[in-house]
Amino acid sequence: MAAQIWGSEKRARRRREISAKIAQMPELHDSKPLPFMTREEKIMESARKLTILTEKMGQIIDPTDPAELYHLNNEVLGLEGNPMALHGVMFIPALSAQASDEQQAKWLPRALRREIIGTYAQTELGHGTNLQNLETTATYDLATQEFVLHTPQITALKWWPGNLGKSSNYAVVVAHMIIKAKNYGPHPFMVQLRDEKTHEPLPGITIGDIGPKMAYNIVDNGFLGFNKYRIPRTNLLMRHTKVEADGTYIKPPHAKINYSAMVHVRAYMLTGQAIMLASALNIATRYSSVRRQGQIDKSQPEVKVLEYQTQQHRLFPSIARAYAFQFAGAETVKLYEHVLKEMKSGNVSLMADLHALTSGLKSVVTYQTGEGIEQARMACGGHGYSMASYISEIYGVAIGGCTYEGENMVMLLQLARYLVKSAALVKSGQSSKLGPLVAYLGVKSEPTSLIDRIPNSGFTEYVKTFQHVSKRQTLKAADMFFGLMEKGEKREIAWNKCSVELNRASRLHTRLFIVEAFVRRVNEIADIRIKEALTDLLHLHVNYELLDIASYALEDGFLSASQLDYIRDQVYLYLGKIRPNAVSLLDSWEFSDIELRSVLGRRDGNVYENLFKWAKSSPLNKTDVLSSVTQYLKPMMEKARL
Ligand SMILES: CCCCCCCCCCC/C=C/C(=O)SCCNC(=O)CCNC(=O)[C@H](O)C(C)(C)COP(=O)(O)OP(=O)(O)OC[C@H]1O[C@@H](n2cnc3c(N)ncnc32)[C@H](O)[C@@H]1OP(=O)(O)O
Ligand SMILES: Cc1cc2nc3c(=O)[nH]c(=O)nc-3n(C[C@H](O)[C@H](O)[C@H](O)COP(=O)(O)OP(=O)(O)OC[C@H]3O[C@@H](n4cnc5c(N)ncnc54)[C@H](O)[C@@H]3O)c2cc1C
Repeated sequence: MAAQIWGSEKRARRRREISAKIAQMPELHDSKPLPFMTREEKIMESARKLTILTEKMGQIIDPTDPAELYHLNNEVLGLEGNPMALHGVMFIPALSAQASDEQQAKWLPRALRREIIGTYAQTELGHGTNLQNLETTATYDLATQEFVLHTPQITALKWWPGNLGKSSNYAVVVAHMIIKAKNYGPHPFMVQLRDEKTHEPLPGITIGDIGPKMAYNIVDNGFLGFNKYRIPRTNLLMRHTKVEADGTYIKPPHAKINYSAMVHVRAYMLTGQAIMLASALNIATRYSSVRRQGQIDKSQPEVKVLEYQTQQHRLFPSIARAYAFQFAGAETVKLYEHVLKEMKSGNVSLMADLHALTSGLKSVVTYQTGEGIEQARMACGGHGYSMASYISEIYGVAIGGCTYEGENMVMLLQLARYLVKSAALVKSGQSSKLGPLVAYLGVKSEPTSLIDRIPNSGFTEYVKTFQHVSKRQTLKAADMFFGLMEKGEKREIAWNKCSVELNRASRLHTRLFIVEAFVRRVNEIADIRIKEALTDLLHLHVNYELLDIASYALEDGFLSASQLDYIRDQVYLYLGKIRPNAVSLLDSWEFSDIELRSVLGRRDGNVYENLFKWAKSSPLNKTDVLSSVTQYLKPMMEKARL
């Protein structure tokens, strides 16, 4: 199963080998539990480990393999981030995709050797979503052949970029490019921020940390202002766009090609989210098979809480989602790598499809991951609320994904643009022009669903039902939009008035893609036992997801009440079937105790003794009487007693 999850036997084996090596290297372990550290201590601890990793990486992993690097980071540095999180996730990808060969030769080896630390600085205090209204400018000075970066007012300060505040000395900065008073829109520039020797900010640069956040606090998200700060013309990233010495602008082959670093993260973050969901579920499910509370049969001893159907219903559908996201994520990364290769050689024809797909997936996956992790926390009762479970930290980090790389509603609306265009093709009789991801919009469906009507139909009737509801909602939302425009409403106003319905269509389309990716994967599996276990999970997935969106299929009678009863019964049936495999389905992800950082989720199940040990190690327990008591509470009580 681990081979299915991680992509191959070899990958699963390598992960095990890497975890085993890390277990033997105490210098790479947390020196004390992270929840007992201050933010400053955590940042120091992370930098300490990161430096050792830089020295010893070659002994542990193949540093050229991103999957191994990702695993190493998760184990050693953890999900709260590290001082170079953005360096690998966005800075290097931005240079790789947008810098010319000459620029790459100059900067990439230095970045890869970690001579410099970089980030991606785009969002500002006043604007994040609406890139067209960013305020930072890069004005070309023909006389010196330099760009002058400037922050015209406080809202133009770069705000949020990870590791910008304290760690990075370089950044890819997105600014509006102005040449001879003409604004060419946002473009990426390579900018040195700090002196390479002293790490002091360079003159003309104002920079710092934006303060503590809900989670992800090892990362120093930062602010950045420029005061007429000059960089050479050749620091504009020039793979696709060029500015010649005389100010001549050569436009890129696609207007949005400079957005590729964002698409990169949107594609890769899906498996990251699956891992966080599976981690929280692993903790909750292991704990649920240790925790005994109450009886189902009063004549019997207390049961493990995992025996309760409500507990299974809370956890198991999310286990199925974690697998589904991992499989859909793997497909998306493959597509991304393909499109990136094409893009580098000038073929931009697949960019719109990739953008639509990743926009929808990013939104649905992060939202459902957040839901699943929060349910996992609640499933642990009181101990879930303790940082000893570590679930609240996983939650805080995961839901950051609902916001970064494009706020979820906004990204769903991006997919909706693509769906509405596709609907227009269907309506004008041009279904043959639909791309493969939306081809179903042009296919006439049966009048009613055949779920529970055809024996041995596998998952086909489920997929057709998801297709039906997605198609119906897309065409309905598109009709509403076109109808408003026909009535004379301006395009943008009409769009806003339909946007809730449009986003519903985007979610349904994306959920269909996830179901199909899961079905595709199960169909590929040769090992009969693995196929069986995953087929059970897929049964739970399709039935649970369909129940969740049943109103769409009920309102036009595509599903009947009796079919809904069948679907509900299937959910209960598969909860029971999955119960014996539940812990294994999560143990198959092979997270080590070092990586999970959870007292509740320990592999050995020795929860109570270790919770007590953990509590005793709280800094508050260093002394029996705190100074808050001697200074304030004791005098207050004494005064009250007089
Ligand atoms: C590797 C491991 C992964 C683990 C990850 C964990 C690490 C966590 C680190 C977190 C790092 C976070 C970083 C950031 O957040 S960086 C900042 C990200 N910011 C955003 O995402 C901003 C969101 N906004 C946008 O992307 C755009 O502004 C938006 C797309 C919403 C609109 O852009 P714009 O105004 O320029 O365009 P229009 O709406 O007018 O659309 C015009 C057409 O262009 C199409 N389009 C837009 N983007 C793309 C694209 N990327 N590719 C292709 N096409 C694109 C759009 O669909 C329109 O097309 P149509 O006119 O044909 O409909
Ligand atoms: C943990 C974290 C890490 C980050 N890292 C980085 C980084 O490394 N580099 C970087 O540059 N940025 C980074 N960001 C910033 C991030 O990319 C932005 O916060 C994000 O893109 C959302 O933009 P915003 O904050 O402007 O939200 P806003 O756009 O102000 O959103 C506020 C509300 O308005 C709604 N809204 C906005 N526009 C529309 C619209 N057109 N239609 C409908 N609704 C709309 C949204 O849906 C939302 O409900 C990070 C953010 C976080 C939380």
